[in-house]
Amino acid sequence: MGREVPFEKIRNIGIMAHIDAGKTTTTERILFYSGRVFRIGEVDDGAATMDWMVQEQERGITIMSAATTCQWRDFIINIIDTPGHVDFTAEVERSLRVLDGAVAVFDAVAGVEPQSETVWRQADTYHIPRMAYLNKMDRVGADFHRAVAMIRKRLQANAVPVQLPIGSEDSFRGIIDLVKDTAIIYQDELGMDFIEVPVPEEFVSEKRLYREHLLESLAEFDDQLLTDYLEGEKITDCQIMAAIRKGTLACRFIPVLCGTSFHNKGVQPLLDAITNYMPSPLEVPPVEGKDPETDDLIYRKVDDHEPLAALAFKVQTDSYVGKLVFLRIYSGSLKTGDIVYNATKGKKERIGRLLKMHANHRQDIQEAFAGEIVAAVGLKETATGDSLCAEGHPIILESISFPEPVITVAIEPKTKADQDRIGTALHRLAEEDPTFRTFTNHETGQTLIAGMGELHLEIIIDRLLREFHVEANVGKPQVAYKETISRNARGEGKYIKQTGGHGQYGHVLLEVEPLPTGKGFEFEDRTTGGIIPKEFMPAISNGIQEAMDSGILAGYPMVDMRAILVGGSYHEVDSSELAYKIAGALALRDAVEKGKVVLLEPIMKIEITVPEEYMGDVIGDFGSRRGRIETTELQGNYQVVKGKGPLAEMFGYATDLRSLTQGRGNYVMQYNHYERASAEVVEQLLKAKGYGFAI
Ligand SMILES: Nc1nc2c(ncn2[C@@H]2O[C@H](COP(=O)(O)OP(=O)(O)OP(=O)(O)O)[C@@H](O)[C@H]2O)c(=O)[nH]1
Repeated sequence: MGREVPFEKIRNIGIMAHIDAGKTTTTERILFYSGRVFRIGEVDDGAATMDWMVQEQERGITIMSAATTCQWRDFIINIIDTPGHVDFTAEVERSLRVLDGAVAVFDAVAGVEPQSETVWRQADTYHIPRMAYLNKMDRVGADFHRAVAMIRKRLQANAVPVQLPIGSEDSFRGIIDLVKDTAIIYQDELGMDFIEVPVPEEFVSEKRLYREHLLESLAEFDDQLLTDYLEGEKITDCQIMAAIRKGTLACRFIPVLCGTSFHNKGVQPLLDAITNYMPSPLEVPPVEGKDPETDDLIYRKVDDHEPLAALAFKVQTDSYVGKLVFLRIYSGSLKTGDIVYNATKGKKERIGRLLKMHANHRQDIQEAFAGEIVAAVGLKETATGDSLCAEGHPIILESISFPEPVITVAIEPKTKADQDRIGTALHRLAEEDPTFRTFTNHETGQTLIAGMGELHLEIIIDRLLREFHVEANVGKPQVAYKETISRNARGEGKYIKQTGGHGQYGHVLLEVEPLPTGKGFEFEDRTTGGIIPKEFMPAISNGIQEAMDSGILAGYPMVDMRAILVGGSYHEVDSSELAYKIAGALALRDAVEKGKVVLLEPIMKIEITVPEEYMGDVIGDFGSRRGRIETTELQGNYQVVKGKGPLAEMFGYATDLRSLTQGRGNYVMQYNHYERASAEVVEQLLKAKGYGFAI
């Protein structure tokens, strides 16, 4: 069996927005109109089809992205719903990595909100063609033109209306199509019944103005259209559509549409626009990767006959089928039963089943082709970000980069049965979510979990209970500090026991060197003449890493350091892996204590929206939290304050901001970078931990 859907008829799109802008409702409606579900699920009733996890339904927010496939006219649209809360930006990031185009949903009242800005910038990085959908046109205060102006200003995007609303708030009843120069008026509440009519008389002059504006904007990058426009020739719908498509694909033009998903208006034209203006897999640049052996750059064309290249972009545990790996196939094809090569791990894997995912059901398929998004069952070793390819044609696609978790909590299983289950449960959750980590504090023996924010960890704990039936006592959230060194130093480690019988002998001389932020750990052997046999190198490296994990200064993991083996000695009979492992750890401690250990703390990017009258108090309070203000901007009656501040000072900020502003202030916060903590901060922290001394 060959490909059923030609490339030109496939769209892989993401739906991105600020929390509550209406992504889920819009996706629901898309599924409804494309005939996939036969009942409209309301987010508020907890019945939304895309939000299938219990937590999502209860909270009415989307946590995990769910890939779903639907059909509109003769097009196949693969949609990935992405969450809006900043704690889940990793989900957005991974979606953007595999999608060809995105619909940015905005609330027509609020316009551009902080999270839409963050996601927009992420999409800029990936050069994702976008269109904007101004939802909630029915809400009191909805203002189409103000929202367009905000997109243009705050996102510096060439956003141009291709539609105009007919009425707004509760009189919103239809849409003017500036391309076709017609209007549609909705006739029923379900939005199934609408009529296409000439633009109503009272909107003709507004339409004329915005149609001119549209043509002028398009003429900037379409020469033929420019000539025809200047010469007063008639410009056809097809010509306009082609120009919009061209500009959108080149990321030079953002078509703006509008509607109210909740009241079922505007969604069918949105679907048409997705098929008309979003790219097909053929229209995105060939995927780039590296040959794992030579490191040479390789490109793969979107072609079923090329060797397979696919990226695993999400791992999900499913109670029925087990581990599901979501794949974007860039080139070649894939059949059930195929053996594929995981080039990232250097391992062969077998595809057990292939599934097309719909929001609430799945369909077994035998074969999948280039340009498609599918889920595979049976891949045991594959993790998020891994490349799968044809054996003999290895390629490592650029992986997805995820931020480091910044917040930890200690958890303690309540009973012996919980204790037994917790390990597997945490392992599964970490496998699904690359921004979630779990580890044991070697000093206290406590299990710690780490994530991107308080909400993120709350959800994890909730899932532990519901999906894995593990009950745990949960400690207070703590900042995930890290340790590193600030200068080179040397150290020695000896583990020698030679009292009768078979002894132990490990002796290591080490030099440690700081590495740039984010580089993690590197180990290098610079000894010559075989003074320590090569077979002991992994043991030495492991010993060093274990010591780094426990930290030196205050028990936080050490990062960004190179350990260089510069000397040592070996004993024919007594040397063992264990002895070198211990010697490695001792040498590391010795070196690091001589070098200067510094503490790194996570710094967050913060955006606070506050009514003018509370501005002074909020700024004062932010300063006392070691916050640094970068910009302030007046928007209506509100000031938008942007800045950076340490996570350590931001716990409980939601409550404090509420009381400072009588509930009217709002903020979003997101991890930005790790930074060296000042001596005062270190001193306070050590005191709090009971060390009682300063460095
Ligand atoms: N008035 C009005 N309300 C809407 C509209 N679309 C969505 N809503 C409501 O807005 C709220 C948020 O909608 P969602 O679809 O959950 O928004 P979301 O962007 O998916 O939110 P997250 O999943 O939390 O990121 C819900 O209460 C919806 O009923 C609309 O067109 N008009």
